[in-house]
Amino acid sequence: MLNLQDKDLLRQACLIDGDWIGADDGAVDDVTNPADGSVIGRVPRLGDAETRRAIEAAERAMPEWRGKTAKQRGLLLRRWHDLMLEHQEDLAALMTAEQGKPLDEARGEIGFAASFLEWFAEEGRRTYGEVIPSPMGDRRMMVVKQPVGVCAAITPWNFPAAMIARKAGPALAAGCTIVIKPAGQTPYSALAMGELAQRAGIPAGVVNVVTGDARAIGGAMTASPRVRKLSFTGSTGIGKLLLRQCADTVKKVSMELGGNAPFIVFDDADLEQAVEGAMLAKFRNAGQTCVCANRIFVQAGIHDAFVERLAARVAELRVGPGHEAGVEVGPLIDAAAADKVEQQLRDALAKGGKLHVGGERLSGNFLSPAVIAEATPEMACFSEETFGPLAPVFRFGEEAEVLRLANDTEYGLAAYCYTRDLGRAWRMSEGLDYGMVGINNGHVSTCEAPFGGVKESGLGREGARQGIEDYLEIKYVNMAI
Ligand SMILES: NC(=O)c1ccc[n+]([C@@H]2O[C@H](COP(=O)([O-])OP(=O)(O)OC[C@H]3O[C@@H](n4cnc5c(N)ncnc54)[C@H](O)[C@@H]3O)[C@@H](O)[C@H]2O)c1
Ligand SMILES: O=C[C@H](O)CS(=O)(=O)O
Repeated sequence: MLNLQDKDLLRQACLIDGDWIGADDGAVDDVTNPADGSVIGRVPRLGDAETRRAIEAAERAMPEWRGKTAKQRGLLLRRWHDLMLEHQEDLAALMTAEQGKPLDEARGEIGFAASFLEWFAEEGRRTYGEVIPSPMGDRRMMVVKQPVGVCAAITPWNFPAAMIARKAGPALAAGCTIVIKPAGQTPYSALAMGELAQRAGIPAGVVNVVTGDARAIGGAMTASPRVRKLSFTGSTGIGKLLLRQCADTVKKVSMELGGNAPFIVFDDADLEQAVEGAMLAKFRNAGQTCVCANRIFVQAGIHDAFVERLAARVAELRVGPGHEAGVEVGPLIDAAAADKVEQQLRDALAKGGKLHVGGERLSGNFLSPAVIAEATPEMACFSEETFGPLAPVFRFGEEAEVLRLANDTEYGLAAYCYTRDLGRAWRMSEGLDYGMVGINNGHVSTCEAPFGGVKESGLGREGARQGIEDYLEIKYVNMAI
């Protein structure tokens, strides 16, 4: 049972125009705990009509919000950041209850989410324009940046707070207002963030949070000409659908989509460093991150030692409900997710893979983290995103071979490479066809860096100085004097 210090953070209503509302027809959806299937609570099942009202509220709030100075908006974002940290324990408890991740990871995500609000509170004050030297004596030419307008955000369940802050932070800093649709599995983190935005003094209508019928809500967001930008984080399939739906109103779009990260270990790598990097890159959030090591490539000379050491470390991982102290791997989000990982495991074994540890379906949505050696490109785990605690290890010979294998995917989000050869580190970071590359480290995400992918892993970047550009329009002014 949830035992929050601040009970008002558990919001079982949607936030539209500063009011907490239910669905017009009173419909609700259960929210369940993936660790035991228990019902945590309910949230409204909103649809097209309510979403249109949220968009209209965001449009009404635009003039006042964009009329504030960047510094004024920044102070309010900073206050929102401060409140998230003040309530970190409650927000983490909510997240672990609805998403399943261990409490320590949930606490970390709240800090990670808040960092985007802090970062963009300042970046909003640096949306510089420019003056262009005029070719005509009686003209002056300048470029200014203005907020794109009403934004819509659709976010996934695996990082229920950070994926919202990574969008709402730059949107609000730029002077935009926003309507947020969280994943149906994890609405409470989003609704609690909405509550804290209100407490921070962010005016009604600037931040709106709607839960319910994803297809209907997304349809209203993408069809409305009032919505000038859609930012989506989720699977590539849904991203493509939303891209098509946005075409009719020519919206700006940001897409943070699926991944299939290669994790490459050369003979000259530091073995312990590579194993610990693989543990972090593979098993964070029970393997349910878009940047998880999906394929682990190990050069022949270090392969057996690496597999033995990795399997030993994986065997030590403590699996259990996220609220229990010491748990390192929680449940998968639902039975379908666990089934998918089991299917990939069975496929790999049927095609010659050798199981070194784990792979048992413990109970419900729990799987024991697994290491499979002798993996091959014919296996499903080579071409499909696993999104679970399964580590397939592929043996390779030469640098050119592993680069070809690593790039043999439609995805291009994150890649990792372990080597102590400086030239090889440069060649791999340049040759890997991915938006982000970790060299001798298994975790690259931070608010100061541009997060995003190439190919079918997405469009645009989130975080860093680049992250606010997608929420701004450039205006060129030519003035006769
Ligand atoms: N690139 C990134 O930053 C990033 C981050 C997290 C997750 N992901 C990807 O997301 C996937 C897992 O998350 P998921 O299962 O929530 O993805 P998903 O695509 O199933 O759902 C993402 C969001 O889209 C909504 N949605 C689903 N169908 C919709 C529709 N027809 N119209 C409008 N909205 C719709 C869902 O309710 C949810 O809010 C993985 O592929 C993972 O790689 C990518
Ligand atoms: O899964 C999606 C997240 O963006 C991963 S990270 O926490 O940003 O590395």
